[in-house]
Amino acid sequence: MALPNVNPTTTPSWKKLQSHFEAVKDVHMKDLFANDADRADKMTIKWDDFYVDFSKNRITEETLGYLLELADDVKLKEAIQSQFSGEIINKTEGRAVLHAALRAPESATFNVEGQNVMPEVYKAKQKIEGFANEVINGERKGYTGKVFTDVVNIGIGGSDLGPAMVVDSLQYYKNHLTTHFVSNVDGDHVNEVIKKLDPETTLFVVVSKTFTTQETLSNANTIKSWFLKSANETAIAKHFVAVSTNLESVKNFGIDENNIFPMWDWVGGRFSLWSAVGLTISLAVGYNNFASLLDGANKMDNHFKNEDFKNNIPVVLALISIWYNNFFKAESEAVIPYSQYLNQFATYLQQGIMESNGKSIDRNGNPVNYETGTLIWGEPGTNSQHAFFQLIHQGTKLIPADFIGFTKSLHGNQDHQDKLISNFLAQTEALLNGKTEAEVVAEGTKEDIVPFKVFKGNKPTNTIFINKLSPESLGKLIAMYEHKIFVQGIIWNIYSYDQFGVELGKQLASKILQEFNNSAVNEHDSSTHNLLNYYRKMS
Ligand SMILES: O=P(O)(O)OC[C@H]1O[C@H](O)[C@H](O)[C@@H](O)[C@@H]1O
Repeated sequence: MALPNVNPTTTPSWKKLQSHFEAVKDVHMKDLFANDADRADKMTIKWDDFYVDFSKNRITEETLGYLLELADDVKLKEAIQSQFSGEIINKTEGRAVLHAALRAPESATFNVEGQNVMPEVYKAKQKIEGFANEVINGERKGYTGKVFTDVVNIGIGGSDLGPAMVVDSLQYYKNHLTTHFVSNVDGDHVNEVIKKLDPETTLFVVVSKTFTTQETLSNANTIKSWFLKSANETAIAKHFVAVSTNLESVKNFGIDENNIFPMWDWVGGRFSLWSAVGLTISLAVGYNNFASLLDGANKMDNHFKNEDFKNNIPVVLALISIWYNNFFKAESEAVIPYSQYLNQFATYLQQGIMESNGKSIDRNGNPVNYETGTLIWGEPGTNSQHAFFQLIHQGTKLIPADFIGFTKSLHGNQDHQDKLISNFLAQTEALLNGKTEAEVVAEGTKEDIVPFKVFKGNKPTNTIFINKLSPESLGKLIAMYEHKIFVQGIIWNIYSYDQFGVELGKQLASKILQEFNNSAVNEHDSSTHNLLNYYRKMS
């Protein structure tokens, strides 16, 4: 069974949403709150340690009703079923999409082309666990018999962003190993990292699903050459491991067969941190914490799969986002975590969201005639309040925002935590209510300054309040966004699991690279031609 194939704009619910939008587009949320004392209660989902309040949105119960109808009209339920049952829903690449299998219990069954993948998944997990334990407890040593002190993850895109974000987010749970991430082909990146390393005590994890990625192979080769200045070839087996689906190329690179951790083509790169791509996570925080991260994601998977859509966190968040994207024509969404630990969270989500749903061809192969894919951006509060919040509050653009906060702080400094959370709550309140002209005048503001101090408010936010940042709650949070991506891709009738858009630039870069060393320059537009020659002259 293929994914359902419905142009959302042709559905009855879309038409209802369109006329409903005309009726409610100028309604102020302040009035919605004033007219319904139970609004916040009605528009909050409490699930496990998550408290998700979506009442500060420009929606009514009627809006939600139509959005839920839309989910039915595009056959979301069937689509979820197709995904979890291992169907080839990534049709353009001919693959199943089963990152959920990576965090399911061993007793679960996930079939890919009739074969249950769980035995392989658990075999890989055992290998990760054994290896991580040995490195952490010092049983596994470097070529001069010293224990490992540093781990370098060499990868890019999905082979970097997930592990990097999780390791940074869970630094409270970290052990003695120092972790580094090398991703950019910019040689200054790898050299700045190398500068800090001792080859005798450093473990290198080369992560590349395809093992063809230019950046990763260049960085891995540079590191290998640097390493071989101090060690001989046989030492490579002790210091280099790889995570990949491409066993041949890994072996050709010189990595010992026993040091290869598997990956599968039914796991997309940007959804792969749950696999051996998360090896660096296991090394940094220990396997048990990695397993808790996976458990959290599995709980969210079950919530997503089983909960009624109206109480289903990823579904509701996805529908609200569609409402802004397709009816209000909001172009972007902000994700503002009130936790410094989640510093890299928005950057991580950018790949997941924009690489998945940045598509303009529908599942029939035709151009879409509606907006898809949201731009995603954000930084932790409170820092961002002192940076870009001005535009969210008083600019001309509508920017729906997710506010993510934790009721407990990890280090337990209540004074800081209270200040942090007072800002977390105050911002969504300010964005909702704004400040009227009368209020500004009543503050004694000089008449000619009054207009500048008025806030229209009516700026939408979701508040995602979680008890505590733990491996498990982080797993739930990441999986929540993964499912939101899926739901939106289904509604937009696009394929969310390919990424052909990144190919063209790669191809042209390899062509240009050859021209740097070659006197014959191919035909280019005049701008590219001039720039290329300028570089050849100046470099
Ligand atoms: O893991 P790799 O095969 O090295 O791929 C790394 C990354 O590069 C590609 O260009 C894709 O756009 C990403 O989705 C992928 O995560």
